[in-house]
Amino acid sequence: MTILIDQPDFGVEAEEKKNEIDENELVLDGGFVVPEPKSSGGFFVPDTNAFGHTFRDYEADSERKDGVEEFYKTNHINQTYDFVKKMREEYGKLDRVEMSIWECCELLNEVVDESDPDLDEPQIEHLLQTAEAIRRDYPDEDWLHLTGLIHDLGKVVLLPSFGGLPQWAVVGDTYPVGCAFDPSIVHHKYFKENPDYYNPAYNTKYGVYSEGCGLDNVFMSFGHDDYMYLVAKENKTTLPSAGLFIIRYHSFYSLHRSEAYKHLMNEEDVENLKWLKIFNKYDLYSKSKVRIDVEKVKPYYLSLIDKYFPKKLKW
Ligand SMILES: O[C@H]1[C@H](O)[C@@H](O)[C@H](O)[C@@H](O)[C@H]1O
Ligand SMILES: [Fe+2]
Ligand SMILES: [Fe+2]
Repeated sequence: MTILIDQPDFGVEAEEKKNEIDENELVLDGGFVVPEPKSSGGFFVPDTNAFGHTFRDYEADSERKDGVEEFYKTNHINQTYDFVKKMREEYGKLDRVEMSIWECCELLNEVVDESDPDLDEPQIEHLLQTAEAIRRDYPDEDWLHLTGLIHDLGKVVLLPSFGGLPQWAVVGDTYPVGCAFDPSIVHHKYFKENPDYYNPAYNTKYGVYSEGCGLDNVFMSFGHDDYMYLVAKENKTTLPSAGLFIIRYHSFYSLHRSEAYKHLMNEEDVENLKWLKIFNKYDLYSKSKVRIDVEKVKPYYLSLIDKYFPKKLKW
């Protein structure tokens, strides 16, 4: 079934050209209606990031360019199928620490992400900026506010008490391993130094997967997304499946922005992708130097954590 609804235009180019999102028609297949944002005036999409460049411009000469490129080089060389399997087993044990979601948010005060050309603030700022921007436009979707707050908590594995993983194993865009690396992936050329690139079992369109197998069955490059997904699932969150989907695939830009790897999706993935595209706008364009008053918003987020998570989680 095809439904016509009023929606902001989520097309990337449109987003980058406009300051304000217009109400445009968006065709959604599958009979699932995504609610309209409720705030008046729509979400404000800035033209430029805090460094004066367009968002996700990996070629722009900024103070972060070289570091970010070096980051992706190491990431692309080392994220192999075998590495991902090993890390999932190891980190899937969740035998490191017991703590609440909020305790983890506070730990992210110590974490800065070296892969990000748009942000050099401590991660807790980014979590609150994302969550609060969603809350303004989708006041009734409390699960989406909480998803905003926790989507990057997996970056905690950078800290020494979690094994102090290197940045290349934690942050940056993610992509499937076990099948060909799509050319739309940022700094794709560095995959030529990844051993899987030459392995015929892993370098075809489907690789070890099959048509419509479902993203759940696909190994993603290891990082904060997959780790936080495992934490949320194994600790039996009651977040809807779209929330878990957003957590696991929010860095999968080659899918949600470049439309690659769609042949691996099943029907549920197609539905959940609509929410991920909404989420991405807030994740990306809320990055700024504007500070949120943590103490002021804390009681609200504590109540959501209480609703969707146990008091203590295994990490
Ligand atoms: O640099 C960023 C950052 O690491 C984000 O947390 C991740 O979700 C993005 O995909 C990535 O490009
Ligand atoms: Fe992220
Ligand atoms: Fe994020």
